[in-house]
Formats: sequence, C-alpha cells, structure tokens
Amino acid sequence: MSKIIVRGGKKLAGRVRIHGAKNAVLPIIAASILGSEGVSVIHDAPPLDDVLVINKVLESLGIEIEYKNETVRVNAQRIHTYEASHDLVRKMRASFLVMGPLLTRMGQARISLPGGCAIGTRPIDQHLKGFEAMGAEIELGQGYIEARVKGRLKGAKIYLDVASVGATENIMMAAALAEGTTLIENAAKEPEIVDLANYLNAMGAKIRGAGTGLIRIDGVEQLSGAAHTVIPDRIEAGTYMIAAAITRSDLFIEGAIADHLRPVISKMQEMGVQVLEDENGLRVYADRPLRAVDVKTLPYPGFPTDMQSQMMALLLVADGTSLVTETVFENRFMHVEQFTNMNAQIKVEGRTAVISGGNRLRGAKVCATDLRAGAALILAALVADGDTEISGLHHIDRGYVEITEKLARLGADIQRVSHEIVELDDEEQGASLPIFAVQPSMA
Ligand SMILES: CC(=O)N[C@H]1[C@@H](OP(=O)(O)OP(=O)(O)OC[C@H]2O[C@@H](n3ccc(=O)[nH]c3=O)[C@H](O)[C@@H]2O)O[C@H](CO)[C@@H](O)[C@@H]1O
Ligand SMILES: C=C(OP(=O)(O)O)C(=O)O
Repeated sequence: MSKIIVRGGKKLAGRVRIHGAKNAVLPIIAASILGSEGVSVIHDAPPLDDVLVINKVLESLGIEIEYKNETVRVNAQRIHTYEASHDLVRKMRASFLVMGPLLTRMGQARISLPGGCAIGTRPIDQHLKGFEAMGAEIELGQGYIEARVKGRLKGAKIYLDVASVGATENIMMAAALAEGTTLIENAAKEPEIVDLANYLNAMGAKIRGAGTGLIRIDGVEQLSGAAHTVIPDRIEAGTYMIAAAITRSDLFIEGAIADHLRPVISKMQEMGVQVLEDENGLRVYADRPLRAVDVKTLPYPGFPTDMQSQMMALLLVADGTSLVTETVFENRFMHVEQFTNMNAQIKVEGRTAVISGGNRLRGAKVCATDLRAGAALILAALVADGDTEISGLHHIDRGYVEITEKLARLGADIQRVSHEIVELDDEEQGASLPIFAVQPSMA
C-alpha cells in the first residue's frame, strides 16, 4: 500500500505544466474505434491509470494500440469482437464510452455495467435512451448490457433529461456513423465535448453545435483515423490554482485555458485571490486574507463538480462561513469526514455543506475516498500543522500525473512512500517487518 506524506507549512513558487485532460482523452481514444481506415495519432495523452485502462479495453477488442511519450497511436482497421472485457470495464466508468462506437461500427456491443468513483448512483439511462431512439435493441443481462441493430443506426431527435457529459459523448459517437441526422437537445456543453467533436470531425464526421445545448450530427458512411492534440486538463489546472491560493504562494499554471476555467477563476477572485490571464497559462497568487464565498456545482459553464472538494479545501482557510451545494452528484461529500479529521469545521445539511472557515488545520491520517477528494486532502495538507498521511492513492493515480513530484518541484514537503515487506535475517529479528520505502522521485 502506498501513501503520500505531506508536512504542511511550505510556500510554493514556480511553474507547473498541465497535462492533457483525462476527461477529453478517454472519449477520444474510445472514438478511435470508429476509424475503419488509417491510423489515429492522439497527442498529449496524459500518463494516467485511466488512460492505460481505456487502451487495454481497445486492445481487448483486437485493436492495435501503441502508447509512447504521451502519444497514443490507434489502428482500428480490424476489430475482433464487440464485447468489452468485464475486468477492465468495471475498473473505470468511462469504459462505457466504447458502447456507442462499437454499436455503430459493428452493429452490436456487449459491455459490463461500468464502475467508477462512488460519488453517486450514476445511471446510464440517457445513453441507452439515445441508442434506442436510433433503432438499437437493448438487452440488460446480469451485470452487462447488450445493444444490437439491424443494418445502420438511424438518425433521431434525442432530448436528454439531464445534460449528461457521457451520454452526449456516447450518442455523438454513435450518430457519427448513423444514417441521417441526429439532434441532441439539452446536450452537455463541457469543453471535453467540443474536443471530442473536433476529433470526430477530423476523422470525417459532420458535427455542428458542440459546446451548445443543441448538437447536430449528419451521419457519414465511413470515418478514418486522424491526428489530434488533447486539450489541457481544466480540473488539474484548477487544482494547482488552489494549491497557489491555499499556500498564499505565487504560481504560473502553464497551459491552463482561462476560458475553460471561468467559474473557478471568478469564485477565486471573489475570495480575494489574484488571477492573471496570459496566453500561455494563468498566474495565480494570494497576498491578502481570503473571504468566504458560496459555491454551487452545475453542469458547464457552471462551477464544476470535479472542483468542489478542492474548492472546499480552500474555503477551510477563508474568513467566515461558506456554503457549498453539490447539485450534480448525490454522494460527493465523502471528503467532509476526512477534512473533519484534520480539525475542519463542516456540517452537511442535505446537499449543502456549511463550512466555518479559519480553524487551524492539523495533520492526520486520512483516506482519499475518490479522485478529487484525494487531491483536496493533499491541498489541505499543504497548510496543515504537522504531517498528513494520505492513503487510497489508486484514486488519485486515475487523474493526476505525478502530483507528488509536481508539488515537490514547486517547494512542497511531500513524498510518496510504498509499504513493502522486508525479510530480516535470523540475527536481526527472525521476522518480517513492514517498512515504508520512499519511491524514487521523478523530479
Ligand atoms: C470521464 C468523465 O468525463 N467523467 C466526468 C463526467 O462523468 P459522467 O459523464 O459520468 O457524468 P454525467 O454528466 O453523465 O452525470 C451528470 C449527472 O447526470 C446523471 N445521469 C447521467 C447519465 C445518465 O444516463 N443518467 C443520469 O441520470 C448522473 O447520475 C449525474 O447526476 O462528467 C461529470 C460531470 O461533469 C464529471 O464529474 C466526471 O469527471
Ligand atoms: C468523477 C471523475 O471521473 P470519472 O467520471 O471517471 O469517475 C473525475 O474526473 O473527477
């Protein structure tokens, strides 16, 4: 078992490079399934566990994948099966994004029910409603979903009951090879949807309106592999913006796109954080006391749910009482209990957390209960008194490239240690003792 140990109290300084967006690259790799000619070359694919999983899902379908130097090459000319391996799909919710591409390309897809962070029930009814509207027959088996269509999917008008990111992406990919025109109404507007549409259009698709609530897809008969560079990760960028503010430091967040971060920038400015926009990124510094603010998560362009826990960490050090309301996922306050272990004062009332800022945070043993909760605990630990030990790192590894090394390079006192069993010989003790070994830093 690995842990991150942070000794709080250090100022940070310097530049941090933002990697490609996890939530953009996963659907883009899934969309590569659609390319029946040529090869796709996807640049700025971040080295994350989730990227390795989606690559393996494609490999298990018989697709050729090569992943080197943050570039994924996908040759999907031949596909051997329409069934995605259960072991891989259960590891990551985004694996379900292969359903739309497989169904439209092969006429059939069989996928296990997806896993993912335990932040809510996360149904897939809107994805299935879209496929059915396009003529697919859906069968729900024990632990899997099978979809079939005779001939090609047919374009349809699909109104999403919730502006789901995944459903918009899955339906957009399925519709790209459907016969006729598909309209997605109440579509999600996230930048990752736009990135996916740009990639699909580079493959030969005809998609307009991505980034608005109405997306029009004119189906084509064939798509080919294409080159694409993934957008920078707005959630990773937002996390480092908060690292700058919470430690009262001055950081340059290289590659951050201000337009993708409007709600985060404006909330931080409302708190008194300085954010300066530059064509190469954002400079963020905090040189005055921080004010409490209220935050409500919403679909884009609202405040992102994936930044809620990190923002809560920042509100813990602000003067006054803040309200954080989570409207996207019904179970995304698991970090509250962990923050409380660090001496934070938070009360949860339904979907709202009431945060009494200004309590001195104390180092503690805490656990990352999901990906962003893990990042938020690291942020709080940067300013806590004493040492904080964070476990549950498999969550953090899904979405942050070298977070320990990046923060250490900026000046944080942070290290990752792995728990190993070391055999001592008879003379020493005659027993196995666990020790913590510091992993070699990439810094
Ligand atoms: C890999 C990826 O891109 N993950 C992101 C994606 O997840 P994901 O695509 O799973 O999130 P959705 O936008 O689909 O979910 C939003 C809300 O819609 C509900 N819903 C969704 C689908 C459906 O068929 N029925 C339904 O009711 C969900 O339960 C949730 O309450 O968007 C979320 C919301 O910005 C982010 O937190 C995740 O980081
Ligand atoms: C919830 C997240 O990811 P996923 O949808 O892959 O679980 C996230 O990126 O914060």
